[in-house]
Amino acid sequence: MNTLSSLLPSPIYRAQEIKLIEETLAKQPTPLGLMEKAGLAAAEFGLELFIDKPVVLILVGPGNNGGDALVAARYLKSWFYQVTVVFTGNAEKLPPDAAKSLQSWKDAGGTIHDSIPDNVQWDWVVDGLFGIGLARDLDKRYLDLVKRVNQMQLPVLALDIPSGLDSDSGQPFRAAIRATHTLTFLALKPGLLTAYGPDYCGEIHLDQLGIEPETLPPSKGNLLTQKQVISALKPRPLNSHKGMLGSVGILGGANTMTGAALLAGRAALKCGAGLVYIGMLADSAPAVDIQQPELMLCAPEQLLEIEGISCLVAGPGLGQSDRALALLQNAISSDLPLILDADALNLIAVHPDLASQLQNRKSASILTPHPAEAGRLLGCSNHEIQQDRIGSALVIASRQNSIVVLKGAGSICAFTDETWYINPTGNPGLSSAGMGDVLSGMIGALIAQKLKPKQATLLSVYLHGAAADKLVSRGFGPIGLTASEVIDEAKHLLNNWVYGKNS
Ligand SMILES: NC(=O)C1=CN([C@@H]2O[C@H](COP(=O)(O)OP(=O)(O)OC[C@H]3O[C@@H](n4cnc5c(N)ncnc54)[C@H](OP(=O)(O)O)[C@@H]3O)[C@@H](O)[C@H]2O)[C@@H](O)CC1
Ligand SMILES: [K+]
Repeated sequence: MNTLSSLLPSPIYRAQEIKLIEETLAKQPTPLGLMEKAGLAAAEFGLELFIDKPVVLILVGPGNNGGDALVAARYLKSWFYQVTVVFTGNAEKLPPDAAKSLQSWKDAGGTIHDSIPDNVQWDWVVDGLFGIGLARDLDKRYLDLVKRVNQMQLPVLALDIPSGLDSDSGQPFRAAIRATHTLTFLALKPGLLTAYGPDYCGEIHLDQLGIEPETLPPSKGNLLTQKQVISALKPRPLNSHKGMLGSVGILGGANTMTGAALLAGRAALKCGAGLVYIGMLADSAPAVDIQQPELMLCAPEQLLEIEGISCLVAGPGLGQSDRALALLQNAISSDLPLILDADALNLIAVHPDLASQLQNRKSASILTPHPAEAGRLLGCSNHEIQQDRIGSALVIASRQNSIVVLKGAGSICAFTDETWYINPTGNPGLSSAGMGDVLSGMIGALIAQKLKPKQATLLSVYLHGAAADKLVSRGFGPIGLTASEVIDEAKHLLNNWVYGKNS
């Protein structure tokens, strides 16, 4: 069994793909069927977590997730746990494996309750109501069970996925079990990792049920891991000079939003770009950043004329004026790698000519929308984006011929070859002003330092979240975490990853 943080680059499959894998595996003769393995793994994990908590409530649903729970119940009973099994479904309609598990439970002397008994104090709960087969809103019977468990405020071990959560989207079907631990089987599912998934799953553990990961079919989706993202980093040659480290140009900073461009610039500088230029649109734009005088400030039109810029970031505090539009047009028609955020995305959403210009770019474009910006790009609501974060990011990537980072819990990085990644780092401290500006500056810095656009994007997304996590672990958030703090911590982490220094 692996915890999420210990996983190597790990495939993520949607429910339909998991079902196909299960069907293939079911045809292969093994001494112990998958459900027996899943139930045993759950019972063993329960034993590890709750060895001194003998009274357990086990909720059994109408499908194979319920079958897993019945197997776990049988093992836990044999290890002298006091087990109460609640099954409100129709035994006649159980799928064959789950029906067998029910019979084995009864053969072992187990009994079934059709509702949660009153006046019993349980130590912990096993949630085996629904797994990847849930595809519609919970009806009242199950809704009541879920709410009742959530009110108990006990440790809850969810099997495969917390019941009520959509395993593809991470959205609850009206309600979902709030688990403290989720033991997922065979492989990761996106719903555990994005949208509301992290809120409902608690600690995520994976049990591959003895199936070697190499034997699973190739997946388009993967979990982003530190090992993978830092493989792109190398120490600098000793004979290093700033020209080798590239230069980033930032377009933005209209009236009242100069800070956004400065944050992007500082992030680019502190993530290692050799030179950083900022072209600000504000009427009374500062001539120098007093706190960071290394940044070179100029008029935005002048920025686009500078020779030798390696990479452009357009959007932080750009605004939507005619001047902003003209500058964005010029940026898109340049042949430089281009990161687009915030108002650059909003302008593209309302100017189809810009969108088609973007589609036809020869060099890399990286779009970093939050769900509302993604909704504007696709002409739909924020809610619709959140219902299918992966699908939405992939559609934008394909339509705009771009790399897309759909921000929010479990950020999605989507590519035009239809591959996608979910980022596990980050926390609610990142929901504050300027964090997006910092991310765009980081990507710019890494592209300027010659990382491939894909590597630069994946590394930046992971680093941005990891820096926030590190700060929170030291008590600097999530409340009041600032974008400036994230920049400094990201610098420390990058140095640590490249040079192995504890900073
Ligand atoms: N297959 C295997 O080899 C292995 C599977 N494994 C385990 O099986 C899980 C998947 O099992 P599953 O496909 O049976 O789906 P599951 O999540 O139990 O629920 C489906 C049931 O719920 C019902 N239902 C749906 N919505 C409902 C609603 N709103 N309100 C009420 N009922 C509703 C639905 O009814 P129907 O829609 O058919 O009317 C159906 O009866 C997987 O997550 C893993 O835990 C592991 O053991 C490894 C081996
Ligand atoms: K479950």
